[in-house]
Amino acid sequence: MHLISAENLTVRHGGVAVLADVDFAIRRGEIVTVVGPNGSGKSTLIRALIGLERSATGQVTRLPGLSIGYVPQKLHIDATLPMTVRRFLSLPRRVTDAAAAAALSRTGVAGLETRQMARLSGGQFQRVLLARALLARPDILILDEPTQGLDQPGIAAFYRLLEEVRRETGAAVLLVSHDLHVVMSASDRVICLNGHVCCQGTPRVVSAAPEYRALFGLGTGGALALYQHVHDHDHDQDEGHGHDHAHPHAAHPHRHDHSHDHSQSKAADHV
Ligand SMILES: Nc1ncnc2c1ncn2[C@@H]1O[C@H](COP(=O)(O)OP(=O)(O)OP(=O)(O)O)[C@@H](O)[C@H]1O
Repeated sequence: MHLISAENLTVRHGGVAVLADVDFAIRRGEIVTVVGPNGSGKSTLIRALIGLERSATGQVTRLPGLSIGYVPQKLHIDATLPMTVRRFLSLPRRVTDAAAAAALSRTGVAGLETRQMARLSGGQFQRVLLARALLARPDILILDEPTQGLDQPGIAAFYRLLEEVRRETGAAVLLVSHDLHVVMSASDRVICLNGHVCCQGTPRVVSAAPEYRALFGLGTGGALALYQHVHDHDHDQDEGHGHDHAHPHAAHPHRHDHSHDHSQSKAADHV
């Protein structure tokens, strides 16, 4: 059963279609990432799926009673408005001190309760946003560029946390990201958007798709190599190293177990 789906979704801004004929669906427990160049409609798609953006044509369907934990791309908190982290975590629904402390600890920012939101670092701010989204016990976490402001080990840890949340709660995760290397190692499915769905499928399929390569360049073959590599070994070995390091194995041409790549790429859902 789909948690959220869209059929033939078209969204216009000022008469211009910023999204055209997009079909989309996400199931419980899936991690799906939307990639695409700046201005390609990623945030617009997310907002339309949540119901914050009106569709010109097409239809968005959400499972009745669906609980969504949403982290927007931008959230401006006025520096003149006093707002502690603790208060922020109780918006819009009040949570207990214990639940707030546990959520902060889980996202790696334990003990920040009394700090002012406007004075947090970029990375701390993102982690607090995630903590707040988790407190909603979401069926689906929707995160628009959640790793902005995080350092490289922070980005790797963030994706590990998303996998943990999915494993423990069965929540689906839908995110927008520019961290192509990590996306390829951490998503079940990738959707490549450029006003329309250029291609979608498993990371391996999308990495090989000509549409994806045309948008992101052949260099992103490195993302595929890294994806293949990190799935050859225990993820814990990456602890603290981040995925952006020049990985000794990333450039190895050891594609022995991927001889079926080519046929899979043909199966990519090109539009
Ligand atoms: N409220 C709005 N009014 C007019 N145009 C808008 C509005 N919101 C978005 N757009 C336009 O729609 C297009 C898609 O924007 P969107 O924010 O969805 O892109 P994006 O893929 O998320 O980009 P980025 O990677 O830069 O965050 C852009 O050309 C943007 O200028």
